[in-house]
Amino acid sequence: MADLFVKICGLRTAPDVDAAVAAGADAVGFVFAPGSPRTVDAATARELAARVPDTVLTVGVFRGQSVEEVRRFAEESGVRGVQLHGEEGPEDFAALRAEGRTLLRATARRVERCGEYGEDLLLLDAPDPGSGKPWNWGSADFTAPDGRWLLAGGLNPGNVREALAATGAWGVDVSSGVERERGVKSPELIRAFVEAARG
Ligand SMILES: O=C(O)c1ccccc1N[C@@H]1O[C@H](COP(=O)(O)O)[C@@H](O)[C@H]1O
Repeated sequence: MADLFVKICGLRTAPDVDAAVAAGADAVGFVFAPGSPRTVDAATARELAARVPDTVLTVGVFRGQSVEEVRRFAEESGVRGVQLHGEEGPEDFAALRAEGRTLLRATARRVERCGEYGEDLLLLDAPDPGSGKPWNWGSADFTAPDGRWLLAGGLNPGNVREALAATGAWGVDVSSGVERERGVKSPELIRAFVEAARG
């Protein structure tokens, strides 16, 4: 794994997945949250995940779904990680821990350190995830949490270096910023993002 952890999210097609893997992504995300232009079903995610080498983490993305639903989608798709964007608490992370998946906790709130809820990775995101809108990560009162955390929300090939310099994030996660139109990924932008992020 390269030093900076890079996750490319919201993949829906085989060329998207192949582009992310070829570009050197450490993780790829499949959105199971309903109502997104990027939502895929478990069978599609299973086919896409089968293209991904073991060195790249496959992640299912959820928002406000029950632990039972998260578990079912994860099992049916075979993803190795789950990313939760809802109001889950430590008990939910503990319940999911048993299956041995990598747990990502996404939040727009201020957090002191990664792992407070039992997550493996923390994701600091915009209040409206997947919107492509940046939040105030560059502001003077932003304080980075301790531990392994990913910055997300409105990143793109043009601003990711500046975002990393401002925050010192351990990794980055992107969806809208590597799309040519909403919900449609661009292999060129995926490549440009990974290159820019790694400098
Ligand atoms: O992408 C979505 O539509 C989505 C839906 C529900 C929960 C999370 C979603 N995406 C996550 O949002 C961030 C980054 O978004 P963006 O780059 O600003 O578009 C990323 O963590 C995605 O996993």
